[in-house]
Amino acid sequence: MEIGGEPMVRVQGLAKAGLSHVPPQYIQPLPNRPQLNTPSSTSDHDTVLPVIDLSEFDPTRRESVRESIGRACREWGAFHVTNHGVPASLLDHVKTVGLTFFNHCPLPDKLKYSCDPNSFASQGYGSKMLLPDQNGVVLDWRDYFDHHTFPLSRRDPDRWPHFPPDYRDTVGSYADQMKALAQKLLGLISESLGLRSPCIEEAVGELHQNITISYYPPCPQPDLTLGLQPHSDMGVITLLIQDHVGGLQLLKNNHWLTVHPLSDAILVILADQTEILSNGKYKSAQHRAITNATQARLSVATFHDPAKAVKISPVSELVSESSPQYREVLYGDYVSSWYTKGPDGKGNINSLLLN
Ligand SMILES: O=C(O)CCC(=O)C(=O)O
Ligand SMILES: [Fe+2]
Repeated sequence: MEIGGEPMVRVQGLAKAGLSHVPPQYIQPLPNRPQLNTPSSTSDHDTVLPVIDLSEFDPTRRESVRESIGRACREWGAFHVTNHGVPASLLDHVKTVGLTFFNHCPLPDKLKYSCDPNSFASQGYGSKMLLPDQNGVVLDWRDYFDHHTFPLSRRDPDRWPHFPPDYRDTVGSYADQMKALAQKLLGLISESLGLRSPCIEEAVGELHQNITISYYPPCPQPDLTLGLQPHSDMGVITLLIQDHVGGLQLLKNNHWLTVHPLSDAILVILADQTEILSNGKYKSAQHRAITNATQARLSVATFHDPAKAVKISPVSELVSESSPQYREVLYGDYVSSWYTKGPDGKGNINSLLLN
């Protein structure tokens, strides 16, 4: 099948074909290849990603939670949260419906939901993040389904999988819960910067939420490939859950550390617009996904972004302490530029630095 002159390739199909070598477009240049057999430094005490117990936002604990969040944001740009108030059964359920779709929906049915390969960040089933005319980019060993979920005017569950039958309701409920959690976290993150609780959300305006379910099939040459290349997320805040397989890595002090799945926890990842708003006090976390030879892996990333027409610049209270470190950017321009250049580590956000 072809769309826009491009053969429709899904990585799951390549994996099922039982190749012993990955096609050349999936081979990373040497410096980007994961070093899979070096000992992980996660046993080192200083390098364990913080886990913050939100205890359903008990008001008597707010100050200590705020301090822990501030430290995690300064040192990592990412942290796990537990007791976040989202039922564990819903976290399990969204992973189950995602996995059922990828594993059991026949390919021709899946392809009916294909995202438009000629526009970026379009909703639906896809594999290639960048546009077809961007030749020479190395491809990710990943398939995904992207859902537009907020504002509600963007939500059209008819365009989401009809199989399994509870897919659409589950993703809808999950979207609602993730938005509420993101808003609470943005309040705490604002406070941790010494700002009023609504400050970041006021600067961002109405949250635009997208949910990407990523499916990484087993890969015959995991040492040569990446499931997802190094990047920081372009929006404000990402909430991520993953299954038990593992493969997400975070760059910390120039080392890639595996973020081991933590049952029932949600991973919070600061994204680029939060770095700008905080005037660089907090940095967006650079991350990537590696693959493995034996097991498929699933993750669910919920992105919260500004509208395309919103201008983002460091919040004024933080600029009075130190001069602005980033130039103002129209979020829509940031997104187009990101998709033109591709996931370039922290290159996209660093290009806005003033000094
Ligand atoms: O699969 C993962 O764990 C990472 C997904 C991710 O970083 C993304 O979709 O932006
Ligand atoms: Fe990401």
